[in-house]
Amino acid sequence: MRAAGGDGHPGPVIELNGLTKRHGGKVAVDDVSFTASPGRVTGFLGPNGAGKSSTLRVLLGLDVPDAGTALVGGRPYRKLRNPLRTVGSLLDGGGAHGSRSGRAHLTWLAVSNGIPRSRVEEVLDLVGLADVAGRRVSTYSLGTGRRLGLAAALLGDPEVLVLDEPVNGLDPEGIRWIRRFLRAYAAEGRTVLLSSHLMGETAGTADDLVVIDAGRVVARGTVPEVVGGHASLEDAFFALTEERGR
Ligand SMILES: Nc1ncnc2c1ncn2[C@@H]1O[C@H](COP(=O)(O)OP(=O)(O)OP(=O)(O)O)[C@@H](O)[C@H]1O
Repeated sequence: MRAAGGDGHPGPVIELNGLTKRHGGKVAVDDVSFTASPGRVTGFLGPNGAGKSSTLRVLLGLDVPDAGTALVGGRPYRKLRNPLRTVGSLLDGGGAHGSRSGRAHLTWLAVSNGIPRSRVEEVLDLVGLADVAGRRVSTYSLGTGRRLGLAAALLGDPEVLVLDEPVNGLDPEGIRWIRRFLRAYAAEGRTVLLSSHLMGETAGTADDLVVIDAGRVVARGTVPEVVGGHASLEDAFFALTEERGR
């Protein structure tokens, strides 16, 4: 893979400032601010219903915020000149049609987004799917399907990856593979933001953490900073949420 930006410059920063999102009358995301930096894996951590997906959907231009901004390299997603070449994303596991082969799915995505077909074989190699790319997606295991989703996110050779719960449900080998992949991606100077409710897994993958609970950021910093004096990230998380009176 080439260095981010193609010229050795670091990839774009993700910057959220005062982001608020309501669903009906309920505040799902409450004044959330954080940055995710190039060359680092940032874990966006919190329990089910904490507001992670709602935040990422606004970041990816799928929802409109009620207040605040979510920028990639200084622009909202919808104003990016070349969104797929800037930000690759994986939400809800991928979403390929089961009767198609993995290769056909990626080819359709590439062609409909003006990406050369030759890139399909490159991303299949990157995620280790070349051998099964001719099989129907309906025959794929969860881990293989997740790799296909990641391959789709990589089609535009993006400088930023945003992944919602990428390791959820995977076996230890699948988790290890994704972890290594994301670490290598960030090591090239790219920006990786992944959400998870799995504290141990995220502590082992991320450089930086943003911990969210009930829509609000309760901690931010490097993994050691957030863990602080606690025995584990899990202990730190429960101490943080109890401090807030839960
Ligand atoms: N489209 C929607 N309409 C109404 N409420 C919603 C909608 N999407 C999310 N919510 C609510 O907003 C809150 C935050 O949900 P969100 O999915 O963002 O959290 P999450 O941290 O991603 O959790 P999970 O991992 O369970 O999806 C929850 O109370 C959820 O029920």
